[in-house]
Amino acid sequence: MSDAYLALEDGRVVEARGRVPGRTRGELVFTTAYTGYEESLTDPSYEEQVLTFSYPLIGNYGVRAERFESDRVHPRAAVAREFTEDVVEWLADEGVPAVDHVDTRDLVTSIREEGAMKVGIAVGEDATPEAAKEELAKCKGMSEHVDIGAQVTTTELTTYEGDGDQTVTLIDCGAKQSIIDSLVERGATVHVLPYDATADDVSALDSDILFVSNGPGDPENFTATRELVEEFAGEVPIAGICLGQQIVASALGGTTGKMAFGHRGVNQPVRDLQTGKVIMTTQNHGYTVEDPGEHLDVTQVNVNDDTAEGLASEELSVITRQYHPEAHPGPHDSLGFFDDVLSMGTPEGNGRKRRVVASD
Ligand SMILES: NC(=O)CC[C@H](N)C(=O)O
Repeated sequence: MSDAYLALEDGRVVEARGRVPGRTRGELVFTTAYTGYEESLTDPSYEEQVLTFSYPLIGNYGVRAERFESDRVHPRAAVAREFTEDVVEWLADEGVPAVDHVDTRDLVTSIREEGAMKVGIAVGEDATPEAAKEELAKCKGMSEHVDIGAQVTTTELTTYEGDGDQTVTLIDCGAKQSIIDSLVERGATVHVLPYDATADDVSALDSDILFVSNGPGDPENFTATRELVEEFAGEVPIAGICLGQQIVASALGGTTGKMAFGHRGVNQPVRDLQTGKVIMTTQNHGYTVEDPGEHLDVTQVNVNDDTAEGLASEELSVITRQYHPEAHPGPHDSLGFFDDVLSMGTPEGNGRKRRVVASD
């Protein structure tokens, strides 16, 4: 008799060892990252998902709050071949169900072949396959979580002071802390606004850059954030990361769509189309920009599947990335993105020049 069951959308029920009890459901996804479990588990983009680690041992260097990307664990449950006691204690404190002793190679192969799928989970002494199936029956698809932004955003303006002159308004759709840190380290003062901030809220701050963060769910559900991009494009330089790239593209006439199983890991190769250089990147996304629209150019692509990894418009002063240039965890190849973003807002940068011209 097992004490943990995973009921998959394809009809299978997988037995596991229960580590943290509870019942839950979500979209079953996997990450191939072999490091960075603290960053992944606290990344708000995993909201409403169940995270499977393909790397077999999770927790081998402990749990340290300084590596957290937000103030709580976001996946609804965690699945591994083996979790250490440190991780189990942390997930238990957070009330997040966890299971291990799962054949994660088999689970990951199913997700690769059939795509990200719904899962219901029951863990604990009274767990049964039927209880897991009941959870599965209640599971919504990612795109049905229409107000997922409200679950992860800040509710009020928060300012992080940098020691330079530049200011950035970051729209928080579920921002990772290291995005804010990367900007502040470069001297920028970062004003963080809720995902449903109004154009007046943004105008009142009069920042040099408008930045749309990463976040969970379907970009098409972020209507208020999309409207901000529509409103300010051409007036203020705009940057975006991950969900931010998708929202910016959608606002400027592009289209987005769902991938079969997405990109989640720390070694996704990305080619810059201008330099031909390939860098390694950290990623976590299930949607992608399918058509950038007439205003944006694709500047970088994924080497594995040619999906859009970077977009830009010189005319509108826009640059975005699908991957995570803040590199937590992961290779630091792409940190220069933040210098490029901030240079758009300098007196020499296109954006600032246009703003001066516009207000003359
Ligand atoms: N990390 C992110 O911002 C994820 C973006 C979006 N929720 C996706 O899954 O594609």
